[in-house]
Amino acid sequence: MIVVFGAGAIGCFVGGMLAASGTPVTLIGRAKAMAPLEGNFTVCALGGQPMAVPAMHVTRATEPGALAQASTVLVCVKSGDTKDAARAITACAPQNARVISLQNGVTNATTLAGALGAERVTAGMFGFNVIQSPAGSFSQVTEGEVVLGETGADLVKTFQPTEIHAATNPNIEGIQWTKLLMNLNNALNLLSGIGLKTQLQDRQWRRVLSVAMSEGIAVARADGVRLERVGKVHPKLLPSLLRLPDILFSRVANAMLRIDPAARSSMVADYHAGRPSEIAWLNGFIVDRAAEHGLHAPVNTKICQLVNSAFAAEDRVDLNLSAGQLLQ
Ligand SMILES: NC(=O)C1=CN([C@@H]2O[C@H](COP(=O)(O)OP(=O)(O)OC[C@H]3O[C@@H](n4cnc5c(N)ncnc54)[C@H](OP(=O)(O)O)[C@@H]3O)[C@@H](O)[C@H]2O)C=CC1
Ligand SMILES: CC(C)(CO)C(=O)C(=O)O
Repeated sequence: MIVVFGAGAIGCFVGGMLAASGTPVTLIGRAKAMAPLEGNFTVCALGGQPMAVPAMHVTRATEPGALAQASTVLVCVKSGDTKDAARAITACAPQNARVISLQNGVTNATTLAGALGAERVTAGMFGFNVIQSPAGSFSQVTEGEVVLGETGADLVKTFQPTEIHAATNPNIEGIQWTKLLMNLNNALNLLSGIGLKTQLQDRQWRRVLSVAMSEGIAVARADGVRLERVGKVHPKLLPSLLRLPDILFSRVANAMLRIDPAARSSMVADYHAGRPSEIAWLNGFIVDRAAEHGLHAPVNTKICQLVNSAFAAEDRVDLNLSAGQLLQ
């Protein structure tokens, strides 16, 4: 049995896609997350039609005890909840259950491995944005695939009948770091207050992202990470690509701009749902690693300050910063 730990945007999309293709899944989540899943919830691939998820293939649970039936656990909680997930898996899952992290950031699989044993844990990269409607529909709104470390080959096979394109890569560390570079934009998307597509079409916002990514690439180099391509462009070329004038960018990067206008980063969803942010695992991670290497990461530092004060404010009102404020 595949058990999804964390029935949120990613967990329900992945679990729903598997169930829609006939693979039974258990979704473990908070009681409030279960209500929209009570009837037939739907999943929808990019540009596709919504598919109803057959109730007979989905077991819903709010207690970690449901991990007892797991042969594979897909960890789909935010980074701040990874240690709790590891404790629940240790307490409730069979010792031979395999554990796959589909989370952003580059440290979650290591945290899980520290608690559960490296041989049980596979690192993964979930490459596209999913938005969740209050009524229980989970839609893919950007392009991308799922990439797993080599020990995830069985799960790749399980994904084959679904609309999720999945593959393994021996350099999963390099893949996760490249995704981390892309996720430096999660905060910028929140600060801009605009959609991901509009933001990527704006050269000023791309300039900020370009600088944030260059700081991240310097850290990756200092950490000895071999960055791996995710999508069409090698990560080392991304900062220059992002700085291109709008017309050139829209021609060269048209695949990157295949984005539903509704797409917003997961940090935007966290902000509006009153959840904590993952900033410490994204831009904050780059700032910390840069300091350890004696490097500077001023743009990521500023992004962290702005995001932390936004999340600390009593009212989570729409933010509407200009890109210029970030580059001052
Ligand atoms: N959303 C997206 O488009 C993408 C997200 N990602 C990454 O995937 C990961 C998951 O993101 P996402 O799906 O957006 O997150 P969500 O916040 O939508 O879902 C996580 C769910 O897990 C629940 N949860 C946390 N701890 C427990 C627990 N101990 N028991 C039961 N339920 C628990 C949370 O509840 P509560 O909030 O109440 O704690 C929440 O409902 C993150 O690392 C994210 O960065 C990667 C690519 C795209
Ligand atoms: C938007 C996307 C797919 C890439 O930055 C993402 O990972 C997120 O929303 O967390």
